[in-house]
Amino acid sequence: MTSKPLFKRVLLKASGEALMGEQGFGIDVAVVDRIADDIAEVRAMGVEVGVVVGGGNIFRGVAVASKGGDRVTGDHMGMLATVINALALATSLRKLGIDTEVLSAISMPEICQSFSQRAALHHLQKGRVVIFAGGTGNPFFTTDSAAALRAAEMGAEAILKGTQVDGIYSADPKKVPDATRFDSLTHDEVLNKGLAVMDVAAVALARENRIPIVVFSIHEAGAFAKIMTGGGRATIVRDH
Ligand SMILES: Nc1ncnc2c1ncn2[C@@H]1O[C@H](COP(=O)(O)OP(=O)(O)OP(=O)(O)O)[C@@H](O)[C@H]1O
Ligand SMILES: O=c1ccn([C@@H]2O[C@H](COP(=O)(O)O)[C@@H](O)[C@H]2O)c(=O)[nH]1
Repeated sequence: MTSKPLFKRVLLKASGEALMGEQGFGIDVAVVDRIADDIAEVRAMGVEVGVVVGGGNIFRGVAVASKGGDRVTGDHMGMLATVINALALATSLRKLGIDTEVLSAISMPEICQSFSQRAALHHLQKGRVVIFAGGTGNPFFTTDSAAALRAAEMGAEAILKGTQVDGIYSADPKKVPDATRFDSLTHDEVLNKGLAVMDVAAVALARENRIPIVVFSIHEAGAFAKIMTGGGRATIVRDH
């Protein structure tokens, strides 16, 4: 028997970087299929699921800027990378028979629908998984900010950030091996301690809209469903 989920509607921020698997670049279909399985498991609990996918496996605008190129063009390229990832994830979900719609912040009607809050709510209410592509549609932002923005627009009860690490640490655990892990934090603590697992704009927007953030490892199969029923290894960020 499936336990009752904690939330009725959530926003999953899926790491773009995770999609490349061991390849070092691009998309490993086996990884995308596995993440789709995890989303399908949560959808089967009756939870409405929106997804924002990152683009770090393909392109980040800062890579252009760091070589003296134009940051805005780089960010446009990064946002297009998130569309590629969204299409890959939609394909994996549809293979499982999950009704899925991709809504892009950048209009490309030959490829997918354009984002509007109305369209997003309509698809969620129909039981479809909605993948929000193209980030916020604006340069100088990240898909973390897009996740917080879309979560607020769709009235999500939580943002689940599925990333490379299993929670928030006192410092980046990839650089500081003896960093200590938090079970829970407030949004203010994340900002005041400068814990860089998510960008400042995203955490501030989640704080303003009183949306909890759960940080967990997207590499652990089944973790998304475990968190939805109050288990799993994660750090929860909430306003009390
Ligand atoms: N205090 C911290 N606690 C945990 N992770 C941290 C911390 N500071 C920095 N990080 C790093 O932040 C990373 C997550 O950042 P980021 O959102 O850029 O990656 P991502 O989830 O792979 O997203 P994408 O590839 O979609 O951009 C973690 O993999 C971790 O190495
Ligand atoms: O709203 C947004 C979202 C993203 N970008 C650009 O895309 C890349 C990839 O996103 P990640 O969050 O880093 O995975 C990002 O680095 C930006 O260059 C954007 O401009 N606006």
